[in-house]
Amino acid sequence: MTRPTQDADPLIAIRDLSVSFATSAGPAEVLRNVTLDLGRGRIVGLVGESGSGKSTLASAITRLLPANLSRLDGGILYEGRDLLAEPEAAVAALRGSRFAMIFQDPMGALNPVFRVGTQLVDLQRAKAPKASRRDRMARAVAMLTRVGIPDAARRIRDYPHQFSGGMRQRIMIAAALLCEPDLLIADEPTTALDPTIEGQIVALIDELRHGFQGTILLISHSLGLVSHLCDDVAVLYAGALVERGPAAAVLGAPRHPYTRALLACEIGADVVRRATLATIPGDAPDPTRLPPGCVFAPRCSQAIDSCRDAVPELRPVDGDGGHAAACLLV
Ligand SMILES: Nc1ncnc2c1ncn2[C@@H]1O[C@H](COP(=O)(O)OP(=O)(O)OP(=O)(O)O)[C@@H](O)[C@H]1O
Repeated sequence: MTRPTQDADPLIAIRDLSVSFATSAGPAEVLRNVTLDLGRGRIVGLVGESGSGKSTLASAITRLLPANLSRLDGGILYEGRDLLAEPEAAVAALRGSRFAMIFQDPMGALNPVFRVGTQLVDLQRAKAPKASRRDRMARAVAMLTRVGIPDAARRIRDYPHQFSGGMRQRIMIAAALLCEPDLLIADEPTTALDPTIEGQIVALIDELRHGFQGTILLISHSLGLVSHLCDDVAVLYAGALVERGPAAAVLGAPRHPYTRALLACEIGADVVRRATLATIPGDAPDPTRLPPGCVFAPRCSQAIDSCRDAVPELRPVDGDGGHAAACLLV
């Protein structure tokens, strides 16, 4: 049985979400029965290996799913509405006003042919339809200054390609904050940056979170980043949520063998400075041919026969603290 909501009134309540895509090898089951709350004002880290379904979860919330979608079941509740049942135009309106996104590659999100200022002025239309262009420009300059763009009043007239990768990511963060969104989705926001710049962007997100009222969904490979920034953590493995709860509990006392293995990789990587990156033996399953029972069982050193019989449900592991794991052995 799935735990009741962690927060009595979460901003977003994902319920039993399943997503499949049509492929030449048959349906790829990319998310299966995912139930997760994104609490108001919280930073929720979504972690898991490449291909575990993190970006697909973000795309389902914003309904930006690819054309070969073949199954979309469950619900994503936001302010009493099920986003999966809303007309496309209604969700598109939310994307422009209530939900904002920051991606790994900011160049992909900024339009190369318009000056940064023009783009930052335009995107405020939904939030401040009556504000003058001059006022919107002033807000944009103030926000660029806040995210650390030097000489913002002048640089706002530049085009995106005139900024470095780190500066472009700062511009994307400014763009997102100008919308004052309820939900900010940051999908691997620092992955494309070199380590020094990455550190600066992490410090910036850390600093800005205090003035930001909304919820942040932070998608990342890096458990270090997630433990530094997040209040809650959700761990995905091959499309299934295997563990979730407060970051301190999930990362401090992980209960699922997969979360433990992920943490061991990260600690190993730190210790040897990535010279010999620790890995989890075996590969994640092909989403068109998922194993029966627990999807992690084929790679789990602790698996017993019954792990292969039925899919384990997320069960509370700490009473009412919100920490839950999907493992028969817990
Ligand atoms: N349009 C699609 N058609 C078929 N399979 C897809 C499609 N989009 C994604 N997938 C598959 O779905 C799975 C989940 O992909 P997704 O991008 O959500 O994972 P991810 O955890 O975000 O990975 P990464 O960290 O590499 O970005 C992968 O196996 C991927 O190959």
